[in-house]
This record gives sequence, structure tokens and C-alpha cells, in this order.
Amino acid sequence: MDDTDLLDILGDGAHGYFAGGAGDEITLRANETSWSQVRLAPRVLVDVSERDPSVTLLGKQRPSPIVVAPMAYQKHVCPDGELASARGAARTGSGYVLSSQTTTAPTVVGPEVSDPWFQLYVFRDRQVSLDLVAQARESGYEALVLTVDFPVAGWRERDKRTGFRVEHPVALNLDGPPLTTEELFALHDPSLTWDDIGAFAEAAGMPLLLKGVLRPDDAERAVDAGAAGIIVSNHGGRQLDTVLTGAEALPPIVDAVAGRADVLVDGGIRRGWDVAKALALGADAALVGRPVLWGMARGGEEGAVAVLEQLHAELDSTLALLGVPNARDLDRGALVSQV
Ligand SMILES: Cc1cc2nc3c(=O)[nH]c(=O)nc-3n(C[C@H](O)[C@H](O)[C@H](O)COP(=O)(O)O)c2cc1C
Ligand SMILES: CC(C)CC(=O)C(=O)O
Repeated sequence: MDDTDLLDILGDGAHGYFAGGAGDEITLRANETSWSQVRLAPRVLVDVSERDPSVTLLGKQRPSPIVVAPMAYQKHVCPDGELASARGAARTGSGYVLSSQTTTAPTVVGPEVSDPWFQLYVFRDRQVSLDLVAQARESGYEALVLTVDFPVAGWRERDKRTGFRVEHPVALNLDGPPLTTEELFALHDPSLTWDDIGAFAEAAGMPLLLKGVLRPDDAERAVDAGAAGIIVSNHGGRQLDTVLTGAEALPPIVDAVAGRADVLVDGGIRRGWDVAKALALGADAALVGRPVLWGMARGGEEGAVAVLEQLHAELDSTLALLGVPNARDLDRGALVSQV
């Protein structure tokens, strides 16, 4: 896709923050290429006159396996910020995860989309995180997504170069002038361990998913700690450069979890056939990040809808051409080999 316009729309600082990754951006690039290396093996002469993309997530049927990933500071992308992405998700039957570094309050976003999930960062001031959990629970969020791959920020050279500053995320109740990302990220608690997970699971009062898991042993530990779901993710290549990709990490994690929890995946999913590959490798759903932001940068809510509609249309076409009309029937039999 030609994205030369995004730099003009967003400016150097915001563009670097939203598009960028960590270090040499090797993982950022690998996220996309590793999906393209998974090869599909279509079946012919299957009746595909009716197709169904629905999946079951947290025990409930969902119209789509596509979920909008939690992404911070969306008012820096378009004036409606998180309202644009949430409405885009609602209008296309996509799932939605609101970031805890939101520029629109959870209470405002919650009613816009059915069964939203709330993403939580654990801050040094843990009361701030617990207050956010209470807000999410009171505003009808269905699940809590605890992100565990951000004890400290990744080495982000674009932000270091531009000095991008953020208007305050509402959820953090900060006053004063805009802060650099480095200042904001320093609010995260780097001392969080497995011993703390139980307390957050209890405070949540709703199913807990752990986001940012890349190892089967960590996935098993998450299940043992009571997680209802695992999100296999390298944070869109923004944390540790050269780590493995979602496509690479997913199969062994699916095998280790063995149906005891839902498994979702993200990072570099750009096409409907990438979503189908994620499901074929054993994911229950796939999260999409930056493409939604690019739609919003170009056209606000309508832009988010256009991106999500195209992903759904591509998935529908994939189900037909692959000879697997129901998304829930996708398995490794639809693939030539794994990455
Ligand atoms: C600009 C930006 C902000 C993000 N903010 C958050 C966040 O607040 N919480 C979180 O758990 N993940 C965050 N992520 C990671 C995404 O949830 C997701 O894992 C990743 O973007 C998926 O990769 P993709 O952008 O290649 O689709 C962010 C990603 C981007 C690009
Ligand atoms: C506010 C941040 C911690 C958002 C984030 O996760 C990111 O920039 O990758």
C-alpha cells in the first residue's frame, strides 16, 4: 500500500510514534513477512455458496474473528480519536480493545461498541490501574487485557529523534504541558511479576487475558494463573527488536495451551488471508493495529470502516477460495507448512 501521504497527514513526530518500531525495526518488518511466508493449500470442489466468519471468543459467538488492537493516544491520529476506531469496529462487527493510555474516557467509548475489552497497564501508582479496572467494570467492558510486555519502553529511535510529545491521556489524570513518550512510559511499573497477576484477576471481576506472551512456558503459566486468554504478540515490533513474530510464536503456544484458554495473535496482519492463516495456525481471533490507524488518519471513522470492511471482504474471499466456508473450521490442514 502506498503510505507516503501518512507522513504529511500526521507530521514527523506522530508518524514516527505510530508507524515506528524498536531498534532497527527488524521485528516490525518481519511481522508482515512472516504471514506472507505461510502458504495456503486450497481444497477444490467444496460448496462455498454460504460462508460464515463467526468465531467463539470467551465462550460467546462473535460475528468476526477480527479485533481492533489497543492503541494509545488516538486523538493524535484524527480528532475523534478512539470514538472513530470504536465506531468503525461496531459498524463492521469487529471486536474492540480500548487502550488504558486512551485519549477518550473508557466510559465514553464503552457504549459505542458491543462487548468491548479494556487493556490495562500496571502503573507504578497501582491505584491508578485499579481505578481504571473499576471504571471498565462499571462501563460494561467484557474482559480485561493485561499487557505484560512493557516493563519498560522499547528502544524507539524515531521518538528519540523527534521528541514527540503527547497530549495527556485522559485516563491518567495528568495536568501540565504535554509529555514526551519517554516521560509517559516511565509511569509503568517494571517490578510487575507473576505474583501480582492473581490480584489483578480478582480486581477485574471479568475474564482476564494476558497480552504480549511469546513463549509456550509463559502461556502455560498464564493459564495456571487463571487467564481466560493469551494474546500472542510482540507489541507490533515496538518493544524488543529481533524477537520472534506472532506467526512464529503461535503454533507452539496453541499446542501448549491445548484448549484451556482462548489464544489470539497480532502483529503484521494486513490482509484477510493473514487472518485466515492465524486461525489455521490455531488462533481464535486476530488483532489488527496500525491499518486501522491509517484508515483513521485518512478519513476518521469512515476510514476505519473502510479498512475493516476490506479486511472482512478479503477474509470472505479467502474462505471461499480456500474451500473452508466456515472460519471456525480452519485448521493446519489449510496450510502447506508452518513458518
Ligand atoms: C501506536 C501504537 C500504540 C499502541 N499502544 C498500545 C497500548 O496502549 N496497549 C497495548 O497493549 N498495545 C499497544 N500497542 C500494540 C498493539 O496493541 C498491537 O499489539 C500491535 O500494534 C499489532 O501490530 P500491528 O500494528 O502490526 O497490527 C500499540 C501499537 C501501536 C502501533
Ligand atoms: C502508552 C504506551 C505505553 C502505548 C504503547 O503500548 C506503545 O506505544 O507501544
